[in-house]
Amino acid sequence: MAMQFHVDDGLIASLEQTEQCWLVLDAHGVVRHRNPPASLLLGETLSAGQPLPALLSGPLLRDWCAPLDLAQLHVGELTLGVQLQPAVGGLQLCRVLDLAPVLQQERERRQREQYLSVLSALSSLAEKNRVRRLDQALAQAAEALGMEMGLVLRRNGAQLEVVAHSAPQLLNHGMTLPLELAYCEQTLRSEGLLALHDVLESTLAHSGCYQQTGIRSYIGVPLEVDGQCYGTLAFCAVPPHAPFTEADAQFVRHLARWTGAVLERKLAADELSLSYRILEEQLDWLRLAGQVARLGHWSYSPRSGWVTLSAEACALLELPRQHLPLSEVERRMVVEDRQRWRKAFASCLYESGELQQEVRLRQQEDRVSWLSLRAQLVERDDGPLLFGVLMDVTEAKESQQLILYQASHDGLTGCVNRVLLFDRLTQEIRRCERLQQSFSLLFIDLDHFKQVNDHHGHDAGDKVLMAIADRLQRMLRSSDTVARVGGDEFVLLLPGLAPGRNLLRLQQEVLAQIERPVRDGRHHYRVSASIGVASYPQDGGDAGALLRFADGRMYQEKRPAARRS
Ligand SMILES: Nc1nc2c(ncn2[C@@H]2O[C@H](COP(=O)(O)OP(=O)(O)OP(=O)(O)O)[C@@H](O)[C@H]2O)c(=O)[nH]1
Repeated sequence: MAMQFHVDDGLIASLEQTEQCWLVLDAHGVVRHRNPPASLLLGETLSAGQPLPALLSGPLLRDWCAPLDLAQLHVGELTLGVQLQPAVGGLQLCRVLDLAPVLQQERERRQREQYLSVLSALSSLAEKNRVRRLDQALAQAAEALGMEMGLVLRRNGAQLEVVAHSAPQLLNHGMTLPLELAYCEQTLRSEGLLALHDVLESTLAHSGCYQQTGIRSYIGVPLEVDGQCYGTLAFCAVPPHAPFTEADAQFVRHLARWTGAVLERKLAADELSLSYRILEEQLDWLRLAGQVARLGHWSYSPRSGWVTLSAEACALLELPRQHLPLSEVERRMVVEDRQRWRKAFASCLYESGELQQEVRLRQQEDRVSWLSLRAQLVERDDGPLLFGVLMDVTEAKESQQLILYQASHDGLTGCVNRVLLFDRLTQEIRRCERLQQSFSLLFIDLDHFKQVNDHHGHDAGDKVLMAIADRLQRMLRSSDTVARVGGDEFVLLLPGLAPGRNLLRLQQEVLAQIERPVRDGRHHYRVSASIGVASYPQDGGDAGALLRFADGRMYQEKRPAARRS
């Protein structure tokens, strides 16, 4: 049961001494007396003779004043807590407390709580889309601050770029704003924070920003990204705001540090993805260049003995797998090239570290393609690796071979020409010199060939030349050489054939083949020939001497033949 006081002069005198605020009310709630602290607090309000207004019990008060049994009372500008003490004798004692500082503290405590919950919620926002994450953070932070909009602006020359915002109905990412449309400049020049709870009460009342946007409350901080001035993090609202507190300022500063870190990661991620894109693009170009140039790359690990091929290399080699033992690739090489390849490969691995080879590869449908392989031995963490490129050079090789063929063969008959004959003769002389062997050559000159041309035309002469060349090539061994060394002159190089019966027999066979009529439709043409023979080593020690000797013999042969005609 509450204690009841007897209000008498003694009690009132003791109220005069206390530092608490006390009122004495009559039975109708009219103020009869105020002690000095109460008079100081209440001033003109609730003076003697005035009734106590109806008491309130607001939600805030209910929450935390209930244990004190306080009722809330608004009088003028004052927010009071009132506690009535029952008293005897028709008078009541009423204790009065100034609630303003307590309520303010409570509001600030709740605000700090809200800020903390916003900051901790930010750390759990999704990592994936950093800009959306910033937008969400700005929306939550604006709400906690009691502002309408949050913005991250990047200073870009004379413009501001909207990097993140909480106002999708007004702004877009990446859009630019003129510098004077925000307090960015002033924020960057401020000492870490610009807080304008009411622009009209500040020196910026005539600023372009207020004139154009009507924004009256603003709080913003400079943003640093990678140690560089980036722009601002700002919150604004059209109506004025209550004066910003230290807690508001701290919250915005915390948010700016967090935003700076997010932007740093975003920039790093953007740079990384840009590098990846450039790399991917370059790889695409490289792949395309490889396809256009028919160029592939490959590597060989001496440790495993396996080869790894690029897709293009795989296609060039017509192999189904990109990773396979070297022996499988070698098996596809033309047998004659394999030995040379293996030698060069070993020399690269164990001596020079470099490889450059052209090899023929047996492809599907019995095609043969030429590949040029170049490689270099590189040292890697896991041991040496042979890295190389390979290129299809079939076309180049074929045209090179055609040029070589044309330079060494006669265009009409396909016989070896004088240049290649000299070469082969020289090689044969060297070989016989080394092995103490001999060989022979026949110098053939057609008799009266001019007459074929004169009587039957040049085409008929050509046919005769081709037919004779063909017969000579057919009747000889593959190791022999049929050369055309002049208009109607042929030389047969016959390795291993020494003077003697065999040579004589062959000479007669040659003559018989030449003298066989050459048929051309209804026509047929007959020619004979004079043949001079020379043998190595007895008739000459070099190609020129042997040819001169055989030519001389042929000439001796021809004179009686010419006389005969
Ligand atoms: N149809 C044709 N004739 C050629 C070709 N090259 C050279 N001739 C001709 O071959 C003839 C060679 O003439 P000559 O060197 O006088 O020889 P020949 O008429 O056989 O006389 P002898 O050798 O003395 O028996 C010339 O008429 C050339 O024009 C050729 O590629 N085609």
